Amino acid sequence: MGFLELFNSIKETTFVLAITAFALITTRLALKWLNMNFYFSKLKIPGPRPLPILGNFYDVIKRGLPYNDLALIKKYGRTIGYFEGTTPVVLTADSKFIKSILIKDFKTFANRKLIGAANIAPFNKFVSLMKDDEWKSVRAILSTMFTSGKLKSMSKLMNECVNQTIEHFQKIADNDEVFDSKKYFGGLSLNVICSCCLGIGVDSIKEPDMEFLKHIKKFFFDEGSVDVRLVLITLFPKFIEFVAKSGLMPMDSLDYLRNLNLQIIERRKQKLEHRDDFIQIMLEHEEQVNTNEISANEESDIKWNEKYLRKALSPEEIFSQSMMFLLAGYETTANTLSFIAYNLARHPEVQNKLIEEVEDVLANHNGDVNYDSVNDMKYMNMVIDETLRIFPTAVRLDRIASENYEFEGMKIVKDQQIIVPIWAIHHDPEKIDSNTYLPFGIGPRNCLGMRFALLNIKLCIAKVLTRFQFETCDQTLKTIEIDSSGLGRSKEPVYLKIKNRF
Ligand code: HEM
Repeated sequence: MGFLELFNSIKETTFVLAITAFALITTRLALKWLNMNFYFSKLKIPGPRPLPILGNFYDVIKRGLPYNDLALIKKYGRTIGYFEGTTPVVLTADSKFIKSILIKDFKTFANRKLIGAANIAPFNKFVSLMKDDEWKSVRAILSTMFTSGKLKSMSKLMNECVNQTIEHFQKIADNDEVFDSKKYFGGLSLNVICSCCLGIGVDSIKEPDMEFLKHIKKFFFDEGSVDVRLVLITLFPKFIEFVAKSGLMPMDSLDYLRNLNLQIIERRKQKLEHRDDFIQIMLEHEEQVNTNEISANEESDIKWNEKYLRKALSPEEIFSQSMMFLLAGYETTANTLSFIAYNLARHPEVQNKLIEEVEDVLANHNGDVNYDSVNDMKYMNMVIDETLRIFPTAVRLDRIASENYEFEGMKIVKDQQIIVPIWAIHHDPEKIDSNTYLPFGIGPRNCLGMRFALLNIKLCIAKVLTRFQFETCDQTLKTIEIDSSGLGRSKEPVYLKIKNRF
């Protein structure tokens, strides 16, 4: 065979192979799409028709995540089946169904979607990603950090951070400047978590170039918000190993933070330093385990505490939880504070009423803004609750069904992911009730840091209002649009003014 004939024959074979591969892939995609079209109708769950490959993802891109959730509920009813790519997802805003998933039939819905997929430290030991018995044990141990006594001790560390923020606000007020609220409340949120959960006092606004902060920002935050790579890992957990090994994640920063954390733990173990923070509480817990002095935490909603408390966290596990607190607590708290300030600036009558309450309550507490005084502020609770209704900083929560399940004729298959669209439910005012007001979730797997976050928020707002008031300015947004990150954050910066009250 001559060279030309050989070349032509190879060309023909390649062409035939390409056509066959194309036909096979197209047939597979067509079959998959056909299945997707009938998938939810067979399970008696209503929902929109999916597109091939994209599923119903195009609508999320077009409308934005929270707005699409609301549109789905309005069009198809309280429980909907739809596709994220080719993955079937059930979304429910039904109060009764939500109560069953999060509380009544918790045993079937104890875990979240990402579980087991993240194999790399420190993600593999995050309590938020753990499953079943391992989760129960770590959750029980961690909940010892959030009792009234421990929070009271930690409130002193929080107040130190609030005082730093007050100093920054003083300069802004004296110079009559406009400020980016996320920057300053983000700074406070970061300082509080570093101080209370990582054992290091910092002022991230005053000293942004501190080495420790540089590593935190390099690994976790992208221009003041949680890094998009971390969101990708959360959305596509199977990529985590690839992302880590490809150099896309600055693992040197993670190593720096780990070494620092392990050194702090070691120094504490040797009693060279003491702080009323998370690390100290975990080490005290270890001592109690060793001396067999464990007792159930009466304030916890988890009934199995005593049995699961009979273990101590290893230094590596303590480090994992510190990192997770940073991820779970930084953005949520920063955005909530920023939205409270925005709401107060836009509603001066509410701000005045809150200032009145702060002054009245503090008059009975020797002027001290502390754990006890802020807990006496009832109107403060209402302001926070309403802000978290309008701007829930976790847009959705999710669970996985560990077995087949039925709800009012709808069939939920084993391993099905169920999403509760918090933002959408909160913006459907007729339907909101105690099972559907969910800024922190409900049931045994609700937000572990809720009491910590609320204390931090109250201490900050109360102290700020003793000296200043928030005001709008020309750059203040008339309405806030939420982005699609799932972190409930504003698409645009929230600019405000802060004025001296006296
Ligand atoms: C305003 C601030 C915050 C909001 C709105 C918020 C909201 C939430 C929500 C909605 C969940 C999911 C609950 C569920 O699935 O039922 C959650 C989980 C969680 N949050 Fe928060 N959070 C906040 C602050 C914090 C802080 C400061 C920390 C830590 C110090 C924290 C730690 C956690 C953890 C560990 C989980 C997972 C719990 C588990 O799986 O057992 N959160 N949070």
